Amino acid sequence: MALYKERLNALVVKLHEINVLKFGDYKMKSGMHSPVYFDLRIIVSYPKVLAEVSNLICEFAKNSLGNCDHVCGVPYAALSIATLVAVGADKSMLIRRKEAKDYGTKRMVEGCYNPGDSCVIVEDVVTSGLSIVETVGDLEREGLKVTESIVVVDREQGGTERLASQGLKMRSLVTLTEIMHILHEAGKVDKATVTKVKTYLTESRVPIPSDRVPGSLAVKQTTDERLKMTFDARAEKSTNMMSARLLRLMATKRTNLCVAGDLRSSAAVLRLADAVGPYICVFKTHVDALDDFSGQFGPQLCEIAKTHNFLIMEDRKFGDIGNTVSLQYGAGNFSVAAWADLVTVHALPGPGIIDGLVSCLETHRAHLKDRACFIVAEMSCKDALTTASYRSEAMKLAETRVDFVAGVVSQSASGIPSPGLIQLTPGVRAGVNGTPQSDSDGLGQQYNSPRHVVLERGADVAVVGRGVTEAPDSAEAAKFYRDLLWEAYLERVSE
Ligand SMILES: O=C(O)c1cc(=O)[nH]c(=O)n1[C@@H]1O[C@H](COP(=O)(O)O)[C@@H](O)[C@H]1O
Repeated sequence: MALYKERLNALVVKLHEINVLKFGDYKMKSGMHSPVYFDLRIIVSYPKVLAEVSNLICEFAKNSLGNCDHVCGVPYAALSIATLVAVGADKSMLIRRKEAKDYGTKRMVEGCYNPGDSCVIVEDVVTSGLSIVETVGDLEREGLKVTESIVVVDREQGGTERLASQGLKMRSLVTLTEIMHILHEAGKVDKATVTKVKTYLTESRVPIPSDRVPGSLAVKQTTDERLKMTFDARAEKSTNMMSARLLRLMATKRTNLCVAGDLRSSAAVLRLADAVGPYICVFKTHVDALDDFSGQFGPQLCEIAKTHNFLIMEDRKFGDIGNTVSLQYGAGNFSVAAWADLVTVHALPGPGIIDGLVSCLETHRAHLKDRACFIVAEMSCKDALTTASYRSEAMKLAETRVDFVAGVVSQSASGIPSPGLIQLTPGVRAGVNGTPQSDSDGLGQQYNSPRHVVLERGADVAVVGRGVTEAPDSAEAAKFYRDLLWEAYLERVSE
């Protein structure tokens, strides 16, 4: 049998011959023009070529494929390749849908799998890396761990750097530069074409924001470092005063539990806060869900918070332009800025939303150093639109606005840029033995166990709502969750 390298060279020549690989003037998905284009969709019409691409992937990625549970293909071009790779490697296959179905299961990932299973992604061509980032996001939301992405062609236009910057491993069978070299050696393209492609590559590199380069190692190290550090040590590294205060409070009070007091009456919420107070670091409210909110609510909750030493988070999820959120935060019936230590904020409007909140606080000078927000980077509910790329932009916003951002609401650990930022993870519920009682609530919420969110998903603070509010004894339930979560945290930092 010919050597791998010879087979790869022959394959590249064949791909050129059957017009998978074309030279000319092509408009790309990004709108940019390119002198070279790959159309791997047509290889389904060439069974021998399809088989050879898949065989070479199986050989090239033998170890990763051998050690994973599933191979995931992405529509359309890579599906046929991934199918043969899965068969060749004797692994089960998953398909990441392009869009969720609006009927039936509504799943983004088709196939049989269990949370925690590992998976190798197979793609045809990588340009900016965004499609792979999104695929990883969808797989991770299903609880799958992506160990590596294998692509046929790397166009060398920033994909490797983008993926590396998010701690994702990617390897390609062949790069565009190698392809040009092979084709030139085989007398299939002239020097002028090689030069044209080379110039194009130099000029068209998809820019990666400077904060993400050199990439993976920086981010991965931050993640690993954060997960291994104690809350006390992280408080020292924190440049946000409220994040430092919360981290110290957690360390002193020995709790990483936040209870969500999602009830309809003010008296019930206040009673709950008083009952769970000894076991929590944060009490979270949705005051716009109260039937009887009055100006007394904030000061009364603050008194209880002082007695039991916890912080108050109003989960308002601000999401408008700076001027509007500035009004919503400081004024109106709720006057949130007057009593809530922390608020949640969507990243969608960009930095203007933080400016709006800060400008509101500047008119309440006394509160400025005692207030902060958590940016909602990723949501717990099924089919949430917080894709991996949205999440990474939200992280960037968090990192650049540590003046007012104490943490992020996120379902996973990767890419949180600094150990000072606190990861708040909702969607936590446990049965009597600590494993999830049910993995959903029928309205899209997705639940994980306390241990899982701390040890596998990187939660610093875990949010439990109905797990406590629907328990016969809320204080007992809070103690139960506090113990499980704190134990998992101790295990995490001692590993
Ligand atoms: O920002 C949040 O707290 C939040 C974000 C998210 O992605 N998912 C999520 O469930 N939440 C909140 O966390 C709480 C979860 O409540 P339970 O599902 O009853 O535990 C609710 O108050 C939600 O509003």
